[in-house]
Amino acid sequence: MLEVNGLSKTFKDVVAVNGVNLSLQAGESVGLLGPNGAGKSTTISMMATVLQPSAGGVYYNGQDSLKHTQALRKDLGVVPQDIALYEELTAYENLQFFGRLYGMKGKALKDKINEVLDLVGLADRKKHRIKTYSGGMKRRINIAASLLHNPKVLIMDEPTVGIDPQSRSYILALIRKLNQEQNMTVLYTSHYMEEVEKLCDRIYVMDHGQIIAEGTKEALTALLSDEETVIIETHDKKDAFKAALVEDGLIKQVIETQTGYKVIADKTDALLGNVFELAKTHQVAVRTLSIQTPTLEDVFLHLTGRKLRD
Ligand SMILES: Nc1ncnc2c1ncn2[C@@H]1O[C@H](COP(=O)(O)OP(=O)(O)OP(=O)(O)O)[C@@H](O)[C@H]1O
Repeated sequence: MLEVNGLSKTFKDVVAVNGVNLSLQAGESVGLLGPNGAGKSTTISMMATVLQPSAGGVYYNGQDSLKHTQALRKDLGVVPQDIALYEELTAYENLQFFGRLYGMKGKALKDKINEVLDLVGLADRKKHRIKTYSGGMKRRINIAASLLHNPKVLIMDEPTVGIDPQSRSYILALIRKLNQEQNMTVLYTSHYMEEVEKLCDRIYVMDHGQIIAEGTKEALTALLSDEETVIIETHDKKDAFKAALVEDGLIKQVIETQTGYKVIADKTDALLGNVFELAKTHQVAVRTLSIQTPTLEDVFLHLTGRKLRD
């Protein structure tokens, strides 16, 4: 349905996006997961045809969207990271403004505004000025604006960053509803792996401008099937203990957590024995030791050697 091939963007000496291939099938909910600066926003700006790529193409239903922007733009809703609303206008007036930009008017526009306000759960606040809204409510109005023209594809750039938990869960439920009940195709970018895990059928993992892995959550975590994640909880974290874990032949990665350490290692019966032995040598009292099912966070760590939220 929507496909990008070899998409690249260079800003002076910064290579923001480097040869990205990505596709969305109709009705899919796809995640684009990557840390800050990975190139997610730049990729979706090019997909939305608002930023000209340095190289590569964007194709919508087989048509070159860089040459023929109209077909894609008509069917595409974009929720940008930055909130673009008029603070002095009410929510209703803001939506009226955006609807008119899409060429909508009269009763059709009025009905659609009321429908999208209902969808985002802010119908009762429609006459209030945007400046009285919380950050999360503004984000919901932004989403409402992106839905006015009945898009078939919705691209969202980190829509839950920096907002209150109530708005966050509202937005996540709304996206699920749009995808599952209205069969809207969704591309959801985030650096929150829990959201992407829950919402998306398929996930692209992005780092340093490139797609470094792609698949269902199950396929991605299966990359770690030969490995095990061990959570060590302790009150006395010691650098020497951490260094000894890193040196252990079975252990691949050691990450310090708030409550101790997270260790990714080869799957073997000897592992827990080694960890206990090292803890004893370095006089670290281990409160609990548990083996965790791998998460997308672990996949990212495995692929890049870094945490998703460094
Ligand atoms: N207009 C620009 N001019 C110069 N550099 C840019 C521009 N836009 C983005 N970049 C750089 O390109 C890289 C990718 O940025 P981008 O915003 O696409 O990443 P992101 O994954 O969306 O991260 P974030 O979640 O922080 O928005 C970064 O190094 C960024 O500084």
